[in-house]
Amino acid sequence: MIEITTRMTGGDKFGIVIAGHGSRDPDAVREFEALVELIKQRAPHDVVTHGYLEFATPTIGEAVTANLAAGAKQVAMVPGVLLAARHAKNDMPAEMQAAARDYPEIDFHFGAPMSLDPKLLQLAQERIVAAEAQSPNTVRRSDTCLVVVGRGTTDPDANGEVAKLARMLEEGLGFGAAYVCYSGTASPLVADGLRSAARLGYARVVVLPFFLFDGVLVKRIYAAAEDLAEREPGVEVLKAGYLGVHPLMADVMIERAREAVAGRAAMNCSLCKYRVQIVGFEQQVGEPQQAHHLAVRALSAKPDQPVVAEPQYKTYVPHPIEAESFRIIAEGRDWAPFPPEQLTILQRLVHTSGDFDAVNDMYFSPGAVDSGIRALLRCKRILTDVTMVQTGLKRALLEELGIDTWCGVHDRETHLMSEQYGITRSAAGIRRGWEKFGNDVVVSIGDAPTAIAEATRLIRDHGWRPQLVIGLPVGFVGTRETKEDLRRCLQVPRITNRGTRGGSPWAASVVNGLMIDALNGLAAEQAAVPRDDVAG
Ligand SMILES: C[C@@]1(CC(=O)O)c2cc3[nH]c(cc4nc(cc5[nH]c(cc(n2)[C@H]1CCC(=O)O)[C@@](C)(CC(=O)O)[C@@H]5CCC(=O)O)C(CC(=O)O)=C4CCC(=O)O)c(CCC(=O)O)c3CC(=O)O
Ligand SMILES: [Co+2]
Repeated sequence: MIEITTRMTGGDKFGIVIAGHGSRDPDAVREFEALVELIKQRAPHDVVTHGYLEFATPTIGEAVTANLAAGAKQVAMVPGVLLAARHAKNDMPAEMQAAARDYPEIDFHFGAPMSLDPKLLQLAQERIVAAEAQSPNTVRRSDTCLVVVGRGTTDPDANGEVAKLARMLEEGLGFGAAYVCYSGTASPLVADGLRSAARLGYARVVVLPFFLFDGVLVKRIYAAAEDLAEREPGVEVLKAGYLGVHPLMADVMIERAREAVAGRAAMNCSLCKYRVQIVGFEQQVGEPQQAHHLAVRALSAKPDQPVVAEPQYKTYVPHPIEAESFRIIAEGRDWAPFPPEQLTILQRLVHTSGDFDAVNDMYFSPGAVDSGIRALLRCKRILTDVTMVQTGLKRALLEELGIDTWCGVHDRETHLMSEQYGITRSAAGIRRGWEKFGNDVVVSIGDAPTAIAEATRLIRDHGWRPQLVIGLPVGFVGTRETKEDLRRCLQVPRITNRGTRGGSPWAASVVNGLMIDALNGLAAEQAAVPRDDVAG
């Protein structure tokens, strides 16, 4: 083996920090450590340490500290994951940024994830041939369907790479077909994918998990393969090994460290959803780089922590000026005629409009408030007609409750639809929301009567059943009529009003009121449960 050394800056010690994913499964951690050992053997002049993003210890921060303690002056952090998705694009760089702030005198570099390296194709080939050799039967490749199982993420570029790998193995090894599925997050999921692959009519199915190590997910994949074998006795199902501990893997990681220092960390940025608008993911361009794994960092080292980190909800505390407004509003008129569950929303509408009479025209279908609260907590998604409504939602509440918002009005596909169908962009945005989210959504419309008209059309003609429709546009053209029509749309819970008053801040206020009641409800529930039960 030719050994490449990396003494880039005159004699300074070079450090490699392998940033692993981590698992609750001790088998996964053992294997990862075996790979780190292999890397140490194959890069004997470098300081190699490792840490984990989630569950296991040491943490990535501890891996950096250990590396520097051993004398490294220049450090390459290499993500120990296969593809560039959330962990390699957000979480691990965030860890490195934190280290770089702690140690300003050290030169840090971030490496690319492994990606579809020729060496990994070779390793996949080895795993496939070994699986085939386990079988007493001789089946031609052309009678075999390869099923590649990827992890699955919300990043279409990473999911797409799994499909590319499957295609390359199909062509390179001569399989009759290749089928792709994912262990979670992306579809098709493993069970559905295996069922579909078995239906293609091939004599044999080879299941290849595109995973680095054993773990919770790999074990689930093999269990699904065994289920398939039982259900489909006519098809031979073979389980190929995951990539696992192997010199080829160690060499790819070392290569990634070298490239990072040389400034050639070859990330495939041309299809990166955070950098350029990718069809269907336009709104994620420039999204802030935020780590989201902090709740499970080093979890296994904290045995007295609950297995699932329980969020602690606190009652909504308004800003003192807001509190003073609401005191005045509460005393400013007789609220006794209104049902108590509507008061948070009604008083917020008075606050938004500056008008005590704003609430006289309001209409709530029976149980609408309760449906809205339950839907926000369960579906955690709000669809709006315009970005003004989205902007009016209280950010802290959205974050605390983990609720996502979506507004398609400025998306390219919305524009294309509006041109092709001859409808407004707001209406097209609602139609896309229906396609994307189905019934698991709360709809809040504050600007466009045409958006209400589209929503009621989808409800009546296409069986759409969003959990709640809030319709409160302002204006004189079609506004009154569409709101009247929404009021009569008995199929769904709804909150609207009579007349011309309303607007985006109104539609946002109703949702804010629901979120405040939802949060206060959770806080009250938690306060009623003794702490011991939560920590279990
Ligand atoms: C079992 C579980 C942990 C648990 O709860 O115990 C677990 C385990 C593991 N994940 C691994 C790898 C990756 N996980 C992701 C992504 C996500 N993984 C998430 C959840 C869970 N992951 C739990 C299962 C929940 C369920 O039932 O579905 C999400 C939802 C939340 C989050 O992680 O924060 C997030 C959604 C994506 C998103 O939002 O986009 C990516 C992609 C990326 O970077 O985004 C990669 C890199 C793939 C690559 O290498 O390319 C490995 C190492 C595998 C290996 O050896 O290769 C293990 C270890 C093991 O299997 O034990
Ligand atoms: Co993860």
